[in-house]
Amino acid sequence: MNRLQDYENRLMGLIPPERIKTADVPRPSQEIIDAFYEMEGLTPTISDILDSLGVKGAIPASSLRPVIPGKKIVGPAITIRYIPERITPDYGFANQEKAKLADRDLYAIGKEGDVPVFDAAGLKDISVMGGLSALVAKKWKMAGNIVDGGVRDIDTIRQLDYPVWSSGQTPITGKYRVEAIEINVPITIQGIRVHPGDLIVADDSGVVVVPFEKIEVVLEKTKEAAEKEKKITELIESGASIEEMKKILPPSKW
Ligand SMILES: O=C([O-])CC(=O)C(=O)O
Ligand SMILES: [Mg+2]
Repeated sequence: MNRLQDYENRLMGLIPPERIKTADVPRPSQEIIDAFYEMEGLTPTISDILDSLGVKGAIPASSLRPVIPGKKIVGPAITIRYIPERITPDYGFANQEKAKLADRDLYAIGKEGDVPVFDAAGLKDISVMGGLSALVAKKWKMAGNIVDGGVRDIDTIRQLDYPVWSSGQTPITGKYRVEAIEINVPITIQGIRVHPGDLIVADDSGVVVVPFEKIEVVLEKTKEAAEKEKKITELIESGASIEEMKKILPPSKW
């Protein structure tokens, strides 16, 4: 059910309301989110666990690069899908057409700690968000953005200290070049499927997408793996013998 009236005072009418599929996104508990945040080396460990569960969900940082290195985010996805505009930017500017970027309406239906995820049709040289967008996202307490597309105002995003991962950095606006077609529907980023409510974890190694129904099992396995990794690290640091290390090192590690 769509309960958009709850968000009326924040929606800017950037996208027709019927294209906002839902505002009711499933979300994991804060305890679960906090438990992930407490651990180190998150995306590599979760990537291994997704492999072991037969789930495709990892995207390397070489494809979705952090705008600010050293950031880590964990939170449920809210999604937006873009397609290319038919008109040319010249026509759009000359005729003062309505711009069809709808990032702020996506944040408007988000909750504190959500991760806005953008499917921009692989158009990495065209911006679907910039500094103003990051300012609004930060004000409304989004955790950070994942953009399979271009972003701009890189200096402002860094000054705001708002975490963003993207497939492109560009000065070229998406205004009159792309159109927001749907909000909170399943989308694709770098060939990986994302549903609203899936858990997004991102750090310097990349981005992982944990399907909503697998979040708890992935948390348990991530905790176990982190414990093992800690033991292995201690063993190596204490000068363990090759024989001892051979017993625990990968691929049998997990
Ligand atoms: O027009 C754009 O690409 C978006 C933009 O600059 C901003 O959000 O500040
Ligand atoms: Mg801007």
